[in-house]
Amino acid sequence: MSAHEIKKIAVLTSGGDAPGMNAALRAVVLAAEHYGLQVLAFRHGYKGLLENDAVPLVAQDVLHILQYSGTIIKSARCPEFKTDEAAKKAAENLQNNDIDALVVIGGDGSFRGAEHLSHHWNGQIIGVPGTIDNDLYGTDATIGFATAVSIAMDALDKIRDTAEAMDRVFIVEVMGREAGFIGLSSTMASGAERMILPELQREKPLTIAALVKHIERVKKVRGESSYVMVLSEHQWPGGAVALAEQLEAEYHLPCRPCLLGHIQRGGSPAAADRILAAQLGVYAIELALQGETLVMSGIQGNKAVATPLPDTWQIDKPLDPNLVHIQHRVFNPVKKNGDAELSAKNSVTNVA
Ligand SMILES: Nc1ncnc2c1ncn2[C@@H]1O[C@H](COP(=O)(O)OP(=O)(O)O)[C@@H](O)[C@H]1O
Ligand SMILES: O=P(O)(O)OC[C@H]1O[C@](O)(COP(=O)(O)O)[C@@H](O)[C@@H]1O
Repeated sequence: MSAHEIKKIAVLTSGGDAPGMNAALRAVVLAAEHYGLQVLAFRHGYKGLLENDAVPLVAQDVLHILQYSGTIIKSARCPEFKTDEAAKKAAENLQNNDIDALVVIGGDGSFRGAEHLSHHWNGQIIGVPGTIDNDLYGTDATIGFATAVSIAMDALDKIRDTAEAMDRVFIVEVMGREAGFIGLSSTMASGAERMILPELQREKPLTIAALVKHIERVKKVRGESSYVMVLSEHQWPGGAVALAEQLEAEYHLPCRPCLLGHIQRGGSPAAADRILAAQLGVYAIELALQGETLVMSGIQGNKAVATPLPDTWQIDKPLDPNLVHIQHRVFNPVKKNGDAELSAKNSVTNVA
């Protein structure tokens, strides 16, 4: 389809909100207006698409929203969208509203939903990656990730003050139930001594005995000092609270848990997320104008790249093995034979 054949686009934000979603929405609306397209926003993600809960948006509506997290058109998780009846209803609403292309701002679930919809609607669908988890193949970063890492880093810096003053072990639980990008990046940014991440746990689960041994060895090398651990959610039975209780009760290690939770999705989006949102939102509209469909607008090596939507969740996006190597070997106070080798290891497994 060429540029002049598209007249009206729809947009929605879906799944967990991510800092920078508003900035992405603004970019989509400004780009659409720039290219002479009308915009209809469905509120509350796929729920609004089912209920035809829609509002037209013009540039004036999105002025000065990029500095706020959340999403002015609301987001939701909508389990019923997985049915064929729901997708048919959504297709009907898109048709009745004369929509040529739909822009979905969300994570992998939202993109699966978009693909599901495509079996019942023949308009164009473009994805914009909005999730703090950064777990989508085809883009170096997702919108919201930089902010979440920065919030976790700030919290870890503050925790370090108390941990160091009182020679305590702290466990800081971060988001990312299936992907350790927030955990790895916030560990690197804060100098935490240990990270417990989904990818590492899947490969070689950490035992409490190995963890205690590491804590004791670090204290032996450094003398009385703090030990801060980053734990991705759902990676320990009972989470940070249960692990802290276990360390204190069974091993007499004074230990405190801290759960960051949804704090990681709020506040002011980092500059990196606002800029990424601008690039990806505008590129999404350009892709629609080029006639593309079922692709995600992403950035790879500073270049805008379109990736087929199914690839974004079907192809694994691994943690950077070099960052894992740096944390596990170079920065580990407990040295082992062979740690001084020059090459970064490709494996991303827990160290004892
Ligand atoms: N397999 C699927 N088929 C249809 N819709 C889906 C599918 N998976 C997710 N969705 C829709 O996308 C929404 C957002 O997905 P979710 O996984 O909650 O968040 P995210 O998009 O951030 O990963 C779901 O609530 C549901 O409406
Ligand atoms: O806000 P909810 O519904 O409790 O979901 C929490 C989950 O949402 C996230 O913040 C983002 O995940 P999604 O991108 O899949 O929505 C996860 O890190 C976290 O596990």
